Amino acid sequence: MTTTPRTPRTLYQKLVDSHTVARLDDENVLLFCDLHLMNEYTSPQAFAGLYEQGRGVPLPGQNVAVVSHIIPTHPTAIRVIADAPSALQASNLNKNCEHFGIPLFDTHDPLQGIEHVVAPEHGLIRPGMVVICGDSHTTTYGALGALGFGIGTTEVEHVLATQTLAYRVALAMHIRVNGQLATGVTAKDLILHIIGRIGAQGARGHVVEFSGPAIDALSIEARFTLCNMAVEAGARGALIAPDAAAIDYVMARAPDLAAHRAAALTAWQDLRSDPGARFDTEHQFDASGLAPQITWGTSPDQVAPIDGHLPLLADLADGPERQSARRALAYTGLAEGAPLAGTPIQHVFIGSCTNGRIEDLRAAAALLRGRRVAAGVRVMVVPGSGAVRAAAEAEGLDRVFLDAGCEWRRPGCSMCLAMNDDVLAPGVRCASTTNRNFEGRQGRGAITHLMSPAMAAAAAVTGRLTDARTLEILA
Ligand SMILES: CC(C)[C@H](C(=O)O)[C@@H](O)C(=O)O
Ligand code: SF4
Repeated sequence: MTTTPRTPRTLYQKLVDSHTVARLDDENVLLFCDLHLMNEYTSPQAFAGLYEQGRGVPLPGQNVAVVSHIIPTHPTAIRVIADAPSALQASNLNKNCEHFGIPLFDTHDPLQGIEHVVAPEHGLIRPGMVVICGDSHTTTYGALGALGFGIGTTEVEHVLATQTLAYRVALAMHIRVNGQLATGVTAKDLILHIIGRIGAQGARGHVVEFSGPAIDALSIEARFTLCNMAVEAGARGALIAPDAAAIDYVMARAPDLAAHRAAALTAWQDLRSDPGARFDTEHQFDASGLAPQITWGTSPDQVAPIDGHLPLLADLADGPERQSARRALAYTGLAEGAPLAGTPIQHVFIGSCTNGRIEDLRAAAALLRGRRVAAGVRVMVVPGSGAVRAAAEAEGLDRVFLDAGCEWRRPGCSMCLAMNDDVLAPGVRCASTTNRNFEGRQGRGAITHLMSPAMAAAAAVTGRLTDARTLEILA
């Protein structure tokens, strides 16, 4: 008997195929969603739609909600949401989840945090899943070989009612990263560099698969950082084929899988692009020699190495690129051609779904241990979740931060987008481990420089943008 060889498929194609309930037309499929995550911010209208039409939620256990964005992060144990509209959003989420039987990490839950930090740490994200959420950073889950992406509010309603989504299939991009990152250079630096090179729209319309020796060497938490920020290059998803490290990460957090270990391992083995699979777009990068990266402008692709300079306007293509650089320089108050290192900062924010995990806090603490925050600088450390906060305290990292003069706060999105009361004043310059440096994102008129946790900690102790590799780790 002869069998016809199958056309080689990308990992992305396999994930789409295995979740396609029906083909709608040439470009769109009806996609089954294994897990739908929700927050207080993008779910209210969707629930309102369900009530209006008298619809139910058929698979409530395949939905999970987390209060993420509006929650205060004051160090006090009792978390009262003073802002009335925000308090209403949180209480509505509670009511809606109770009504439809959807599990919720509520305001007072010790495990509450940022949705993208909470979901994987409880084993909810597994290789081969489709995970969606009314939030753009859902691309994070590609780190475990799950297809994650953000959806709009009307789609949230559709998913609640049917656990499916009308989905336009994306193009496939392959980004191979050769070489190895040097000591002190992280996944954050790599993804900032990639975004700087391909542009904030460089992966538009594509789901990106990362591979290569530099990717294989990344920890799972570093892979979360990488996939999380792929959306800042416009990607509709990011994927890394799950390896032994990814499988160990999931197995350690999903005790229910132990009984199905053999079956899971067999199924997950196929979660890789077949040899010869065709990608629509290919890029190659070399990780060796990369320096820590910092953004200088108001878009994540306006980035330079810490030992580099801001661009000269005359060197940029005449047109939108030069115009947006000119506007960014006016907003950030920096001069074209100036060195990045040495720029004074007044605030440091360590947290977010990009860099608010335990490894991030360890990296920041390593530099802050035995040092003091520079005079006049305010440093907020906001763990990504209650579990991260507890783990950090168990290791004594809270003492390191407090002894250095940082604030050790409760979990939430916080100053990543300043939707709670963690807001910067106009003109304040912030070294931030977050993912978006848009105008006004951390407060009207405030200036954001994106960087890794180690780089943010170095800025905290020197009061300036500083190459973290020049500071010794004190015992
Ligand atoms: C509030 C939410 C819709 C938004 C997102 O989709 O990303 C937020 O999380 C952000 O990071 O800007
Ligand atoms: S931490 Fe920032 S990027 Fe992540 S979900 Fe919250 S606001 Fe969005």
